[in-house]
Amino acid sequence: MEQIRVGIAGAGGRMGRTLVAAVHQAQGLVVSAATEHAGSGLVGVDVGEVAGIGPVGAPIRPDLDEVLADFDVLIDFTTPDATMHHVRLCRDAGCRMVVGTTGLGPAQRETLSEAAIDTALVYAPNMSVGVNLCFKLLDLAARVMGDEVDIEIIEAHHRHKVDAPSGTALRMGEIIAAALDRDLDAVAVYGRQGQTGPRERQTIGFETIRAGDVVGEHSVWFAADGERIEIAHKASSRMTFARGAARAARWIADRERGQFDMQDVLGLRD
Ligand SMILES: NC(=O)C1=CN([C@@H]2O[C@H](COP(=O)(O)OP(=O)(O)OC[C@H]3O[C@@H](n4cnc5c(N)ncnc54)[C@H](OP(=O)(O)O)[C@@H]3O)[C@@H](O)[C@H]2O)C=CC1
Ligand SMILES: O=C(O)C1=N[C@H](C(=O)O)C[C@H](O)C1
Repeated sequence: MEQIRVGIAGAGGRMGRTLVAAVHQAQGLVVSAATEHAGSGLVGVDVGEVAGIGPVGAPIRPDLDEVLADFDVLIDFTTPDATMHHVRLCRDAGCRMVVGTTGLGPAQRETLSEAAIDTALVYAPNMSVGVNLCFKLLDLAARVMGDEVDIEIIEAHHRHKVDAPSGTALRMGEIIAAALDRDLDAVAVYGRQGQTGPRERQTIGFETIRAGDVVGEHSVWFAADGERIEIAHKASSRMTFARGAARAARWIADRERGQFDMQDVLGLRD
């Protein structure tokens, strides 16, 4: 069987290094290209050395357009601006993508959707199997209990994380709001301070913690008088996200076009 060639954008980052190791370990995939931003001291260094797995024959390049012919699928966990640049290049070149970058605004999400007219991509704020199972459980819990409970989404991440709430927390909010036929923009409350008044039932609260080296934790409360359901997920290693991304790369490689997420990759779509 022919190997699927995978490019890693932002290969020197926390996720980038983990992705290189995960793709290297995955059957049927090979790390064939890697990028970092142009000013990075890692440009020119073999990406396998950067990831601590020994040389793999792919030096880190300063721009994706130099290596567009060297991969079949790009995995991109970088920044919103970098991802937009990569999406435009991959769309023009017909390369498949797996995008994990969070913090995208509405116009940037629209750019992703438009790229899917010409190429195939997976975009998901969380690639772990456990979180994607939690998404299904949240939909069920909201449908069964949603109108009789107060719903709060609490997330914790490491001190380096630059966007809040996390992409996962926002997706959780979207799933719950859709299940309850609520408009998330109208009902979301991001943190509380001062004279807030009593809680309104329809609101969906988001609480953010940034501290230390927490990999990623999400907990959703469905709180009634007399009982509370908590649906929680704790990631203790970035490898859980990276293995999911490698699985998505294998899944998307032979698709022509369209936007998908991990529910599609994992066969969880209704
Ligand atoms: N979907 C999921 O399952 C997950 C998503 N994420 C998301 O992934 C993203 C990255 O997270 P993390 O790895 O912790 O962040 P890091 O800051 O560690 O990594 C991002 C990397 O991208 C690099 N970069 C910036 N601009 C460019 C560019 N133009 N071309 C190539 N590389 C570039 C950065 O370089 P430099 O630092 O030198 O600027 C950095 O090395 C975040 O949005 C995070 O929320 C994280 C975990 C799981
Ligand atoms: O930045 C991170 O680290 C993570 N980001 C993702 C998010 O914003 O949801 C997923 C994961 O929790 C780790």
